[in-house]
Amino acid sequence: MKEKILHRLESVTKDSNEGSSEDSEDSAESSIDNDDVIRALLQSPTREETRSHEMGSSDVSGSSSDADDVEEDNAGSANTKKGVLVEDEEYKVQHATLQTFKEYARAVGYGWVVALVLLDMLQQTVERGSGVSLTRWTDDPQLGNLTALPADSEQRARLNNYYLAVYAGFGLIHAVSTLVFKLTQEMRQVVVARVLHNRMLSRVLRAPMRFFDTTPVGRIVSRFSSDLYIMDTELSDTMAWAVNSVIGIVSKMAIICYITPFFVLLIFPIAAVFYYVQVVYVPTMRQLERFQSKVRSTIYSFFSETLGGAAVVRAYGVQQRFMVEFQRRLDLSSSARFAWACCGQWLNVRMESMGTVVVGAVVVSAVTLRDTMTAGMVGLAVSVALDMTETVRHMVRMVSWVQTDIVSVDRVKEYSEMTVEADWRRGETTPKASWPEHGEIEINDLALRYREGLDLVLKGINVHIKAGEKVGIVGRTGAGKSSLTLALFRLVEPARGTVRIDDLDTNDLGLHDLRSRLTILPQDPVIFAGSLRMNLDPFTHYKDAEVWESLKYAHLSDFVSGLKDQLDHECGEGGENLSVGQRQLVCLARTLLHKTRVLVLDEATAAVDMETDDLIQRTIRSQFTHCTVLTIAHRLNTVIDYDKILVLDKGQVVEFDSPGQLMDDPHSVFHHMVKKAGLLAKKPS
Ligand SMILES: Nc1ncnc2c1ncn2[C@@H]1O[C@H](COP(=O)(O)OP(=O)(O)OP(=O)(O)O)[C@@H](O)[C@H]1O
Repeated sequence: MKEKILHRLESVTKDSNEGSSEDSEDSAESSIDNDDVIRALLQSPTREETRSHEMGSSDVSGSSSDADDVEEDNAGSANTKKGVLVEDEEYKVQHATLQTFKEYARAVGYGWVVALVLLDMLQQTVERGSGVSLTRWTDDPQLGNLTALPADSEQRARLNNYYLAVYAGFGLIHAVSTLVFKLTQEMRQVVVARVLHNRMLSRVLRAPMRFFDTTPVGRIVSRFSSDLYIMDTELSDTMAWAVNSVIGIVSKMAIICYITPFFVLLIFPIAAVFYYVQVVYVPTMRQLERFQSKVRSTIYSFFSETLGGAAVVRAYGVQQRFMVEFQRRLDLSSSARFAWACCGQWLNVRMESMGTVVVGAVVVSAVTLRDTMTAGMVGLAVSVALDMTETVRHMVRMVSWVQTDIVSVDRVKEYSEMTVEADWRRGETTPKASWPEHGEIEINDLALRYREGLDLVLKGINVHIKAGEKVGIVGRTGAGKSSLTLALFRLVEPARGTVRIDDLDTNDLGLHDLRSRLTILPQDPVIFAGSLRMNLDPFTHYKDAEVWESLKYAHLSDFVSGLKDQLDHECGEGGENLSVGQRQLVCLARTLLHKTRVLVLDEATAAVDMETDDLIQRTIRSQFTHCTVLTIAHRLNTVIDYDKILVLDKGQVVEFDSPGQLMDDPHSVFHHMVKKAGLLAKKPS
């Protein structure tokens, strides 16, 4: 057990080192100002002390001031909600409540929880029982002196065997119950972690875009890594230890009270001291652990930033300044560590004192009752009392760890219960396999906002795009061009209005049905780590010949055939071993392979050179002749010969006509844009 605790202590430190869960991500989100941390360090005990006074006995961890924190936080965020993109989750999910324990117990299964507690009680009873059996053995008058039963008598041997068998019986039951307990606990632990993981994963994969807008990736990764790790490996152990120590203390008290009844009088004062220690130590320690890892994570972020910018640091000759700053952060971390160690010592002193009082009380009672107590009983009472201190200390630590670890359940639960996007499929409105056959798009009064409380970014768009038309979407930055394409794919649900494609209202369709029938070539080419073939045809729907054909049209076949592994060429993470232009061409090949009637190009060529841009545009013109193409253009020359130009401004349509017509009108916005770009001479005939 001690080894486990030591291991746990190390892992607490290690977790912190690794920038555990929220803390590392906190540092990623914003680098923490040292002064803030110092201020927090200085202020936290006061707040926690206040909290400890306010805590009710039945309140396992939630508390009024926790609630205050949350309320304060909510009030704060409500005030600034509109302007805040990433919400602070610090206090929202930092303290567990009784509800969290219930949630965890529900995931484990109430029946299993009861079974585990009963098994634990059995273990403790057996442990105490074996102690009592030893007492009986040593106190047996027939064995106590050789005059009662001679050393070599058969009866003495039988009696010894009897006690030995009883002791061995207790040992056996203890071993079996421990084995069953451990097996059950581990099995349930795996099941719970799997259930909670799957629940969370299914929600996160289907989370709406606003979730990803407002949630840093680090936060999501931390829920799937450290929070699940805690549930996978630590939580059930710490809980088992906490329950085990509580039952242990009760059973030890019962034994001591049975042997020395005077001890009953001491139970209440001891309980009061214990309660005091518990409410002061647990929250303080928890907070100090958080601060430690928070401060430590600032060291790591500073260190990695300095490493990353080492060339600049040297170029400006400011190594000394960075070293001083680093040492200052180290000092800060040591201060937090020192406070943490002091807190541990504070507990040790109180526990040792309490232990001394308990042992002293037992010894005094034994002396007082010496006429009625046997030596074996006194021995048992003293040994149990000596053990009590360690058990109580252990319990305090375990309760503290449980309260820290259980927060992970809350965090995972939060993601497991979030709202998800609309249904992926809607049986009653599943479109025909050939939909959209023509690619006619009718947008009526389309309004869109990214999140509740934000302003509309599209304000009543009305556009009718005929089948097969090539439409260039232009407008100033922030005009709503990308938002319009997101609305087509329902990545953001419209606030009002409809988009009809070939007479089907896209709002009625399942999201998967809708998105799989449209194609988008985004600005940032998305390449996954894996083979080129996997990137082109992830679901292996197409034959090699078709894949090669798409590569040919994407002007990539020469490049790919020159590769050693050809289609099996490893693309590396994010396509790191391909140039940006090549990545964009791979995406184009993917689009060509999965050709649909409606194609959206969202500034697809913004990051490539003119030559690649030209290649892509030529391919689009030749290969998507019968498709409806919507192109968000940053270079006007790419759309100047399109059928129509849609000019957006502040979320509204300001012009929608053929480029020729618009350029003929000297008052049109498009005319001005073209003029500014020096393309007036290129007017299409
Ligand atoms: N994820 C988002 N959350 C909240 N608001 C957003 C989000 N994305 C864009 N906006 C806002 O919506 C408005 C329209 O943005 P959008 O990206 O559609 O413009 P755009 O015309 O495509 O601009 P650009 O040419 O710079 O890409 C802007 O005011 C922008 O601030």
